[in-house]
Amino acid sequence: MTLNELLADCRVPVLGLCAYSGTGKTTLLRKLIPELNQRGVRLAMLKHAHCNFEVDKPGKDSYELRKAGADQMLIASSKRRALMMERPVEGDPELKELLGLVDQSRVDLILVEGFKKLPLPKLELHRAEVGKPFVFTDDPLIQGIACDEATQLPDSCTLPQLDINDVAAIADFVQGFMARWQPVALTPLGPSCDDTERKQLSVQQGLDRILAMANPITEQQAVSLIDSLNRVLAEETVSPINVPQHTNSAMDGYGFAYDPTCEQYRVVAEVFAGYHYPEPLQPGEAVKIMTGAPMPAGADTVVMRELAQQEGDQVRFEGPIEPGQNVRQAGEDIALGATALPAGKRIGAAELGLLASLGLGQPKVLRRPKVAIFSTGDEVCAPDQPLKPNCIFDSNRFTLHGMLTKLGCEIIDLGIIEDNEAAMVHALEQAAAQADVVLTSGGVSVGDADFIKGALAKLGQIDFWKIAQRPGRPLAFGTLGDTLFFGLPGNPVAVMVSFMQFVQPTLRKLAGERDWQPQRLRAVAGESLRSRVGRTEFLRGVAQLGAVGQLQVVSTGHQGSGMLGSMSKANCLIIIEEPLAQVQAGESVWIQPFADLL
Ligand SMILES: Nc1nc2c(c(=O)[nH]1)N[C@H]1C(S)=C(S)[C@@H](COP(=O)(O)OP(=O)(O)OC[C@H]3O[C@@H](n4cnc5c(N)ncnc54)[C@H](O)[C@@H]3O)O[C@H]1N2
Ligand code: MOO
Repeated sequence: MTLNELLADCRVPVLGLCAYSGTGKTTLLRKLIPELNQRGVRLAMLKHAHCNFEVDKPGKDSYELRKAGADQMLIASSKRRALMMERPVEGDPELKELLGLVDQSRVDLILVEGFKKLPLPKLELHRAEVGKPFVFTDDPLIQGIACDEATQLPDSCTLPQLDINDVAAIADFVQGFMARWQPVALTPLGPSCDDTERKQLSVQQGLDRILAMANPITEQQAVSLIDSLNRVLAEETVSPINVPQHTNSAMDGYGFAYDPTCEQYRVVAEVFAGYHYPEPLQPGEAVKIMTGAPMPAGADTVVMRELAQQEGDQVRFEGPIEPGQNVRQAGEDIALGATALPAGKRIGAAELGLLASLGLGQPKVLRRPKVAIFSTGDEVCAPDQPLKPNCIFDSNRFTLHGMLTKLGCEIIDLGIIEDNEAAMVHALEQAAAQADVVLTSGGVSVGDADFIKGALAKLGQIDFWKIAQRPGRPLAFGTLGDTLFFGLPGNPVAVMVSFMQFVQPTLRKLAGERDWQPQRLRAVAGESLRSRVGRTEFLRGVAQLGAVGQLQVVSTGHQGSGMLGSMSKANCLIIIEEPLAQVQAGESVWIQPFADLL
């Protein structure tokens, strides 16, 4: 069984703990569980045991009734319940089946102990005195290793290393794992009768189908450094220099060759940043040196000026001196020939500075995706025109403009297209001829959508889907020649939500970004939130740090899909996944911060 098959039904992260006996796994868990609870993480433990384990005692009714032949013994009080089942199997019980028994709506995490050989992400626990081999050397799913001081890890080990006695650090690691975790993508449905008829897709199924059609742009352009902001790097940036170029001083102070027997040094020169002292320093000599100035040959250590006393040309230092202190080695930030940035990286402020620090004034970037947009509907008026009776101002084109600009797209704005088929065909032809992607809003549901549907049928291959989500249930997607087409629903909030879930990842993939997954975080619900089993609910939320340093989220209140005000108040979407009907106050939920787009 593969990892994806094993965890296909899991809606919360599952982390295994693997250790040989004697490592202190239970001792650690007895401290780790309260630590995680205190941070708001509720968890289930799943533990492998020997074949005849008992949780009950002879003489207790439940024990006797089970022994008398009850296939399942469920015992319950106002506080707790226990279900005991007699399930003899050959070998070990099936972990997938056991995971299915856990009530996942009540926990944020499942910790699994003792299924060492199964394909699960795991944290390895190791103590040198136990004298057992490492597991990670043979198990690529180990995510980190918590060990004691006496453990010697091989140099080749690149896993995060934790102190097995540092419970807080292990809890941080577990929370980091939870934050990165994504549910296993459901396999796209085959053309079952039921599906083709209803065309109801899960969010993930819709996204998988769309992404499968998006081919990254490969055309490259050289642009000036300043114009490369928010563009995507076409090729790996290999550093043409060492950064810093020379070994230099990190302090204003005195540079010299460290000698524990030397009590004072003779100052032979003063070195400013941008200059250098050409002679090798002799034993007992020092230079007065400024931050950033190159260290003279022979000098390896700097003492800051505040700890030095110079009289005439003699200098003495106060306090202990570490050999090599306050010196930045040539290439310690980025070495000559090292990869400074990977291809497919979006250039932000830090990358702009990094490219500048390498002297790369004309980075090669990928062409920006061209996106044509227009709004449809006779009721839709441009905001700079007087509002006609029974009409609304066109807001969708402007929210799309905003989000596309943030994503670094070139926008072709075709305005508002009137509701007739000829106008629609013309607009779509014009859009598809110029753009990589065409976005429209409105006209994809069952009502007055005939014009755009007819026009699309004439020009391309478009499918009208229902996505099991709210808002944004109707979605049209397909191709107009080589151009991708998205028909977003007309309701203003639905436009934004559908854009975030489907258009944003597609455009980031098209733009050549390698890392285009939207950021998702776990937050504690500050109130109970309702949804419906079978659809993903995207509520507008306000997330902020709670009193105990935890992310907390509440909804913005009324959630009508025409209420743009709710988007403006929000700083994230709260995601209530398909299997859940509600989230109680105090439970944790996924949120998708708006940071990238709004
Ligand atoms: N019988 C059904 N009716 C509806 C269904 C359904 O499944 N069966 N789905 C509902 C959902 S959910 C949505 S969302 C909407 C989507 O409808 P359309 O994509 O066809 O959009 P329109 O009907 O053209 O407009 C809906 C709404 O949005 C306003 N709108 C349209 N364009 C703009 C714009 N550019 N700027 C601002 N607002 C715009 C329009 O005036 C309507 O109020 O269908 C439901 N109905
Ligand atoms: O789900 Mo519609 O997308 O209600 O607005």
